[in-house]
Amino acid sequence: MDHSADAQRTDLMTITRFVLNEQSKHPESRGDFTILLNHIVLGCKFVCSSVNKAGLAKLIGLAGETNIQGEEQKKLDVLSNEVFIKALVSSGRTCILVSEEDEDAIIVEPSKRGKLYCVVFDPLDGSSNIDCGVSIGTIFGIYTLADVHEPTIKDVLRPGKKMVAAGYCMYGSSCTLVLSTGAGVNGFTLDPSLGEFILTHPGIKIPNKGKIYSVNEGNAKHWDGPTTAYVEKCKFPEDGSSPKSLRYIGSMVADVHRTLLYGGIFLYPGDKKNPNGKLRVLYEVFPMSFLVEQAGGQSFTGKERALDLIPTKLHERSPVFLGSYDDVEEIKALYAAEAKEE
Ligand SMILES: O=P(O)(O)OC[C@H]1O[C@](O)(COP(=O)(O)O)[C@@H](O)[C@@H]1O
Ligand SMILES: [Mg+2]
Ligand SMILES: [Mg+2]
Repeated sequence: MDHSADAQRTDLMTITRFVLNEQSKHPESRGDFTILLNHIVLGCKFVCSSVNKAGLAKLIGLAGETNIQGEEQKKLDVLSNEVFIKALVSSGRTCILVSEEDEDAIIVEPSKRGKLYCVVFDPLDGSSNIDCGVSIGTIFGIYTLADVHEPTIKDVLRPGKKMVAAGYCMYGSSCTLVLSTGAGVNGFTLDPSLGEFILTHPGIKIPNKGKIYSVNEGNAKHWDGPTTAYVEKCKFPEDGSSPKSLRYIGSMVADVHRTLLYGGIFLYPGDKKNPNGKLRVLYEVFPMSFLVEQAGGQSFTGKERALDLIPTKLHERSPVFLGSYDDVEEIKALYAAEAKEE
């Protein structure tokens, strides 16, 4: 075992230490981003603790249930939204927030002048899975406020490639926070007894090709030609390779987490009923595409690189195909061939 000082520093590292190390690479930094991230981490710990107790809701009066005193409790997604808004506002470093749960953007009165950030987030992703205890999560993306001006929604209607950081926290068999500040992807697991996120997945790299495809096949009847052809190839490959396995949880956070670690492809295509698919550009497609690209994979909308898309409204949706580089390359070729025929 390597006991050098460097190895020891990376052997056991909290997320706070990790972010401070990143900060020290930017001598001009005054710590505003570090403070913001600490508050996001706080929000994740808070939601994690509520999610862990969700199954006991009826007994002890938690989110989404009427407790034994007959009092209505807030639903977990509403509670998570409130927790994140409070955590982000009290960081003093945010100027505009966009949440899946709020129709309008929240303009925040900053507590100080200085570097401010715009945060887009899905406070609880995969909420249909809450009641059966399946993995759910929080997704976030961060833009800097371009220059000193009063923030407007134009500050968040920017392509995903302009984000400075993105991440998600998965509330699963363990609580895992995956983060990219634009220099690779790192994963941290919460030790609940310590209350600390510890670096457990340094430098996540997505395999170039995977053995899994992940899609809601119940929508197959409405799919377009390229998606249908691609999924057919996954099941009946013509090049002699083994068919891919299908895994679909129905929580984007969990499906993308598995795709990042094991490789393969996650698809939420547009179809005849919903031409733009289901997933929201700002706080689902962009952060996940940012992470996948930072891990060496690709993300595609059926027309273009997902991070190039310029959203025109806050809750816009887009089809998305993301994951291992070579797997996404295949579906890109099918869409390119279709575009040529038209
Ligand atoms: O049930 P479907 O149509 O397969 O959709 C699953 C997708 O919907 C979502 O649950 C949407 O997220 P929310 O729970 O935040 O609305 C994604 O997490 C998931 O990928
Ligand atoms: Mg969601
Ligand atoms: Mg949600």
